Amino acid sequence: MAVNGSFASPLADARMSSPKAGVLDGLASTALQGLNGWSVALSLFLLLVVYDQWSYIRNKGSIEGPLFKMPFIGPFLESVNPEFERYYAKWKSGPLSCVSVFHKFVVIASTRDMARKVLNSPSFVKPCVVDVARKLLRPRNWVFLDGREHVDYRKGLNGLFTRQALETYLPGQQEVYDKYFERFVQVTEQNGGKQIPFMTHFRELMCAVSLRTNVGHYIDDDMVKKIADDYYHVTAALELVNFPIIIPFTRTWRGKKAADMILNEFSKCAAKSKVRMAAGGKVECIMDSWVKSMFDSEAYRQKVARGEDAGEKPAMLIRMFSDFEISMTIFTFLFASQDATSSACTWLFQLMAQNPDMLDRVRDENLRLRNGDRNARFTIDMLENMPYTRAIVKETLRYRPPVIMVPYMAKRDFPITDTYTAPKGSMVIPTTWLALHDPDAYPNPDTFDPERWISGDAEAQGKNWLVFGTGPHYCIGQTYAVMNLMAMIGKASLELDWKHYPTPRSEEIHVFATIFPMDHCPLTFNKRV
Ligand code: HEM
Repeated sequence: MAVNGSFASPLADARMSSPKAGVLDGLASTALQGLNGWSVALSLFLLLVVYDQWSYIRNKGSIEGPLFKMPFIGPFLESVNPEFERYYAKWKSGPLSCVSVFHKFVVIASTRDMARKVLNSPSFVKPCVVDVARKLLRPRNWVFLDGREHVDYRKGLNGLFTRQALETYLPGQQEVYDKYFERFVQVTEQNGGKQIPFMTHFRELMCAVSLRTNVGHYIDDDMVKKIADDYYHVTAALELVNFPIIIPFTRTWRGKKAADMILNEFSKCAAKSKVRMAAGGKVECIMDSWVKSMFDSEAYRQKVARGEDAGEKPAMLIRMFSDFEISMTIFTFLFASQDATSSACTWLFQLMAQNPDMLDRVRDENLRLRNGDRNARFTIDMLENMPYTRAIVKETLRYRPPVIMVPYMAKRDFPITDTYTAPKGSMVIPTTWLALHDPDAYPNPDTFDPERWISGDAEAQGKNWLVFGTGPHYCIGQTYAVMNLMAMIGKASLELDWKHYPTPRSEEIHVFATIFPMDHCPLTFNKRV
């Protein structure tokens, strides 16, 4: 046997070598004897667990939430595969409730009034999207600006969503719908006339429409397809709570790679748009519209500087932005719209297939506005005069709101109620579902009833209409989003027949950044004759 074959510590050896040691010495050495590396680590760990629980309970205060949290990670594993029912149970548990995941304390504001309070308190909170979004969109992106800076930047973008601007984007959108509607029919044919889940096809369609609207023809169809495919990784990276660092080959890593690729492409588009707009080209997309107003502003400024008659002052004087700045901002439009519009599009097709009488009314309205010519192109006038199609879109957005949570961050201690203050640094998440399913505002809220927007008083329930948020960060693309969905479903009603194949999971909700039918919407499409 080896001489030093025991695990006795040097301290133990010391005690044995000192038989005359006193009682105190004995006690001290017994205590010290336990102080090997493992026990120090264990004690530290226990201290941290206690601290973690203590700080959770202190932050939780009087609001709803589990009494104890799973040490450190909290319900992280649940948030990897979020279930709608769990979220719903949380919202129903109280107007304010909480969880703590890793280092993040999260306050959930569920009711209409709590959600509105958060969204309308810019001096206490700012949007934080989700943690990883900052890495994907880049920390210097305008959506992370706060206060005056945010207001000023946003003013410069408002011109991109006026009636006049939206009109210039319509031809590009028609072109995309023409192509994809044909493709939907082909997909069904290639599948032997059998149904397949269409959610991913709708996501691609919405991405293609977004890209055409945002960057026109500066990217070709192959790149549209590549971005639509890769964008999936961006969405997948957007879980509510992520691991704090980006680890290679994880979802967040793939999302970041996809985001970098898209930002790079959009920078190239910005350079092309500058060349085309400088040469007096026609505005065809959001990027052109913005670049043109940069040039108009610059021309005005130079004339004023030279003392010349500068003519009419542009509605908004903006500075020149670099290609990458333009790219970052355009990426926010794609980012903000892609998941939300894909969700709305999927539910819209499903709901219309389930309600053929409603679809007939959409078709009649659209045909009438086209004077009976179903191939007539949609125009802005038409889209402004479709009360029934509008009601269908608004009811879809109410019944299945794409954005169910809007994460904000407390910039300082935020007294949400008289009895509860969300601590500085916590995530504060207003939710939209309960406001949009409030039976006082929308009787029989779980029934899809577009009529409430025509003969009912749904339109008067502005306080509950949180589909696009409220306050200084309300959705800048909301008019465009509603109009685009109306244009899509109106055109589809005239050119396509589609059938839904319900499954037991068709009405269940799959949370994937936004919400989708759990079975991803099995459909077949045929050309309408
Ligand atoms: C059905 C489709 C859409 C839904 C449901 C939706 C919903 C929302 C919501 C809930 C917010 C947060 C508002 C808040 O914090 O109060 C938001 C913000 C935003 N949305 Fe949308 N959105 C949609 C489509 C779009 C589209 C098509 C665009 C772009 C063209 C867009 C651009 C934005 C931007 C840039 C913001 C951030 C605004 C800011 O921070 O000032 N959204 N949207």
